[in-house]
Amino acid sequence: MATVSPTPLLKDELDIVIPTIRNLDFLEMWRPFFQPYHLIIVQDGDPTKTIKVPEGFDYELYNRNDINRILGPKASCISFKDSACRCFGYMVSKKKYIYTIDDDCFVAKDPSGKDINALEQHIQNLLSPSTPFFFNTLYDPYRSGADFVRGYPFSLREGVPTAVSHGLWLNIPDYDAPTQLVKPLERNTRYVDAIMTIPKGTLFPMCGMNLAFHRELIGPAMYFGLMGDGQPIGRYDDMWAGWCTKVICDHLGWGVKTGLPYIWHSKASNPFVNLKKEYKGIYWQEELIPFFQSVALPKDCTTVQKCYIEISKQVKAKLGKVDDYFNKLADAMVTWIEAWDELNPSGDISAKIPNGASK
Ligand SMILES: O=c1ccn([C@@H]2O[C@H](COP(=O)(O)OP(=O)(O)O[C@H]3O[C@@H](CO)[C@H](O)[C@H]3O)[C@@H](O)[C@H]2O)c(=O)[nH]1
Ligand SMILES: [Mn+2]
Repeated sequence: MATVSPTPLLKDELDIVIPTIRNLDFLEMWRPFFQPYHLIIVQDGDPTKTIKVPEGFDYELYNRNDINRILGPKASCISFKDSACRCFGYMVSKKKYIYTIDDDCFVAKDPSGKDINALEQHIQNLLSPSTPFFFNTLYDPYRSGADFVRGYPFSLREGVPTAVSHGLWLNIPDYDAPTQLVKPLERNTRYVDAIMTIPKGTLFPMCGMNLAFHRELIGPAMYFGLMGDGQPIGRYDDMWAGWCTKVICDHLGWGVKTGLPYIWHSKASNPFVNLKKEYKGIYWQEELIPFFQSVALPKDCTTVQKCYIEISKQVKAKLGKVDDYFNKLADAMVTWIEAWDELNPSGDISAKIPNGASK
């Protein structure tokens, strides 16, 4: 009897978004895991350059000319010459879930030496509930071989919908430029076999290198900001999206998980170039974090779009005085939502999905 390989989980409900300025040979290593899925490739930089995609992958590719053609003047909210451009892929996707990965991230091995199917683990993370209201000390209670520990309230054991699955990296860790400069040889060799829900009320530094999310739930919040060409800051694209996303997930009662799966991050970007991109962010974030910690979303913000527009208003009111950049960013946040709604007229799905029971 021929064994039929099981249909890959969410095969027709998930897009893989890859921002790139390089060729995509890295896909060869991911072929066993990625081939059944549709890829959305966002080609950054020179649109006249041809990006080679290995044979056998089902993909759509967008360069800057395509972004300008599709969005018209609203293309101004999509960064150029920065990996932040990847959020255009989230917007044009029609799928329920997104996985985004950098083109210098490869398949890692677990301690037993087995190749890690990062996509499959992210899908499991997204399809199982989160526990943001009470911390389970044995980590993810929904994994086989684990459960809620004694003292965990039974009224909270149903958990809430998971909006984000944040994966980690072996080899080159996602350090900021100052840390990269003082520890150029540091490599992450520590495989921690854990998945945790980030507690409600706690922000975290979201890295876009190995990230999956429930697009129909939280997609409109995954705007990667104004970075790169013509902007005073870079490498805070995913951070901005993560802070907005976490505040909105906390408000709507959804969960954010971090931990497994690991990928193998192969290329350390230049710390001196990174320092030039990051330095304003390094001191601005000392004001940004208290801002996000203080964001209060009104009860009538019942959809992600409404939450996001409210945050953009507070960005303009409270961060505009930090630097005029935040006035522009606040406007770009509104443009992003307008563009999102234009390309996704089915309205805000999140309004139809029950919010988690926030205690
Ligand atoms: O101008 C650019 C530069 C790069 N890309 C593509 O984006 C990813 C990441 O590029 P790279 O691996 O060179 O940079 P990292 O420093 O490792 O990136 C991580 O740091 C953050 C940057 O904001 C982010 O969390 C990670 O991406 C690759 O796929 C490049 O091809 C680009 O599109 N445009
Ligand atoms: Mn990289």
